[in-house]
Amino acid sequence: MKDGGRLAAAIEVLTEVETRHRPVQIALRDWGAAHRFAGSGDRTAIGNLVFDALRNKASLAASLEDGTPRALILATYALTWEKGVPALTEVLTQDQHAPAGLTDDERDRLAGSGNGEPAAYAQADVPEWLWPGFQSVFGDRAVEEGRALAQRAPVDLRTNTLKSDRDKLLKRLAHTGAQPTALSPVGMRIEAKPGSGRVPHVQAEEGYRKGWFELQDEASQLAALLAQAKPGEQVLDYCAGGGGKTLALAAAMQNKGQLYAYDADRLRLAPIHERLQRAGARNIQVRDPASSNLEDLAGQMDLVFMDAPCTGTGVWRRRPDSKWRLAEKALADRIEDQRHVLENASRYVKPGGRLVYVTCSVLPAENEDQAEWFLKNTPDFKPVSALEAWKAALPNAQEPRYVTERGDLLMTPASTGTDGFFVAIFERNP
Ligand SMILES: C[S@@+](CC[C@H](N)C(=O)[O-])C[C@H]1O[C@@H](n2cnc3c(N)ncnc32)[C@H](O)[C@@H]1O
Repeated sequence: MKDGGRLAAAIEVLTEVETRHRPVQIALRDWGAAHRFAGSGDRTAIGNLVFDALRNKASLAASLEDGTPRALILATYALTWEKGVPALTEVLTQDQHAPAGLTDDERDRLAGSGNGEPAAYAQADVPEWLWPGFQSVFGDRAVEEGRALAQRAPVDLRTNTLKSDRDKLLKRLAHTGAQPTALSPVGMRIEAKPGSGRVPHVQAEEGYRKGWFELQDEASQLAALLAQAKPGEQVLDYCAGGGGKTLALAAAMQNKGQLYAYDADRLRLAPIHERLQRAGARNIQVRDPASSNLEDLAGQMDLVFMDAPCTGTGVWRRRPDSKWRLAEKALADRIEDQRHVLENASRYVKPGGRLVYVTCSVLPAENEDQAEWFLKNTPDFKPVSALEAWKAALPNAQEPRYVTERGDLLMTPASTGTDGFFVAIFERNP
């Protein structure tokens, strides 16, 4: 396919997403199934156009004064991908599968004539109703932080230290362009490619099949690191999901001690068994919510790790459609869930043990406000500084920019070069 055909396809897919509210991945998959002639390069280019249009939807719509799928996709090509308006004009006129050529009005708007400056939330590509939360956390940097969440994310890998070491892996993965991560001592990063570029499919690597590394963003690696799980401890991963953090905790424990993996949703827990096998993690007991309860663990854990259900505002780079789908009701529901899970999970912490609360959100209502609520309602817990844990675990790293008075910390794409993740640590009084 030429670029003209790819642009037409991207407009078609984005129209499906916008008008029929279909998830992007499903709309892209269905388009691929109905157009078997399209090669993998075409599918990547079409997907990149749609995802980039969604990442920058508000800023493009505001500066073009047009938020239609056609306007968003054409602007993504000409402006975000920096192909320029003359190249776009040519692509639209030279290919019979291309969308209709630009009108004079469209050309003027793409060239930026006469457009006023968009409101700050639109410049930042943040939904308007979430803007006060952004401003309260980020102050003057709110636009910068929103813009960083609208960029493509790199692919991050975590060395599985139970089976390999980072230097060895970096040599093996040299052809992928993997570099050591700036903060995580076990991380490797493959930067996102611009335009229609595609990052290598790392799951096809021998090292992935053999469990030498996992796909895991750097902030998740750091959240697990800050929990300071030690060999020999009793640890409960209370919201284990597919086991991403569980595996990182198992590696930190060097397979010694006992790690319990629990999740209220057994379907989410399902992939964990195969992953544990591949990673060679042997100190993990998976507690299926359908067949077991956790009563025997009450008051017994050195560490309870709680990767809370949240709105995912910190991972908008990876799921840009979720940014515009998020509704006030969903945020209110997640806040309820988090309180419920905090109350439940804290019961398993032994006197003197730690509870680590993590979200992949940047919103204060899910982060510091929840930490505050928990401490107010659970007097036998006191705050422990996550910043001090950061300094101990990463002695040579720059300190994170967003730290509360208690020492809770927030990572973000603009400040730490990672996804947005919040970490608060509490200790149960002895
Ligand atoms: C952010 S995800 C966890 C991701 C996982 N830790 C990882 O690293 O792959 C949050 C998880 O919390 C689980 N969850 C939601 N409500 C829960 C509850 N009441 N008790 C336990 N788990 C819950 C969800 O099923 C979901 O898997």
